[in-house]
Amino acid sequence: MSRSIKKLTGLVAATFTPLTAEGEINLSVIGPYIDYLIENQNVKSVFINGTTGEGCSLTVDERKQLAAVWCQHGKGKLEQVIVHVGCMSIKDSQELARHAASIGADGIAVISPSYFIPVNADALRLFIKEVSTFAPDLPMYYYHIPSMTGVAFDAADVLNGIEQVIPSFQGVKYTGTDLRDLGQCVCYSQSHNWSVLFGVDEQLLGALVLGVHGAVGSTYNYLGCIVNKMLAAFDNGNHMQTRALQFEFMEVITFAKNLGFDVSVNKQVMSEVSGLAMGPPRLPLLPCPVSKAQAIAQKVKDFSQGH
Ligand SMILES: CC(=O)N[C@H](C=O)[C@@H](O)[C@H](O)[C@H](O)CO
Ligand SMILES: CC(=O)C(=O)O
Repeated sequence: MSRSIKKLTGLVAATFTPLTAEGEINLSVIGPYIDYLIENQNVKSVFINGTTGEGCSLTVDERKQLAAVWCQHGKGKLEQVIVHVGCMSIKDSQELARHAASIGADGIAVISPSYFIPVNADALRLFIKEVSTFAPDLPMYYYHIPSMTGVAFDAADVLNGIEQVIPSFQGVKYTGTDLRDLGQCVCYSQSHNWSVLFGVDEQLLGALVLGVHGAVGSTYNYLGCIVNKMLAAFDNGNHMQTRALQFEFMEVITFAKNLGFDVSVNKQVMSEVSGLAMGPPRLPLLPCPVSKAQAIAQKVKDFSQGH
């Protein structure tokens, strides 16, 4: 890689994709969205067009427009804009990777294709490599989310030796609950100065103990401020306070899960908490009843304001 690498650490918001009532991407919300994250949540990096951003439900052209606007408005404000470029077709991912490089993104990430699932880690490594060559100067992150992709092998197997085939490889976003595999990813990454970012927000403390460098998640859009306090307590060695905050965090997510928490509900919660108009989700996700989102939003606000 030709330039020095800014290590990805801390909280990263996996952003929602604002849509109009008619279901078109609503680029006008992105400027205020960035200000909200920085000013209200103390969150300075974003991961766009991922799961939370309904990236796989967007067209390649929409994804490019969104990425361009996030980079443009984020310039000088956000620390890092990571663009998720995972698609079913490697050609689309390559095009998005090349585009991300052309607009000044700080990094790219890919999930495994989920229709034709790679049979083993070698196949997935090859796929990631062939995407990375279209943006050889951009840090590349593997986004491990087996619950969505159906990938049956360990993320640590994907990492093993990947530096030999992908010089720009820079880490993994780990959305899974296998702490053995996660720990092996952290251990392997240490010697390469890569970042491991955890993606199961309600279990963050377990991952922090294993030494992850940060977290990418949907709830940091509206709970970033309080989770930043939790990170500070952890860094100060205050285990009692860290655990107390994690327990409260878990309680909010459990409440949400009992009401049927998914990306659609989550998106509406973001609108309720932030006052930003995220709009509806895109089919096949169904819009969420406002009353349900309001009940969750109230829990979120109580948690944030109680500290
Ligand atoms: C499956 C999924 O979308 N996971 C997200 C990140 O990867 C998380 O941020 C969750 O939305 C969050 O942990 C709430 O369950
Ligand atoms: C949570 C996350 O990282 C995503 O939405 O892709």
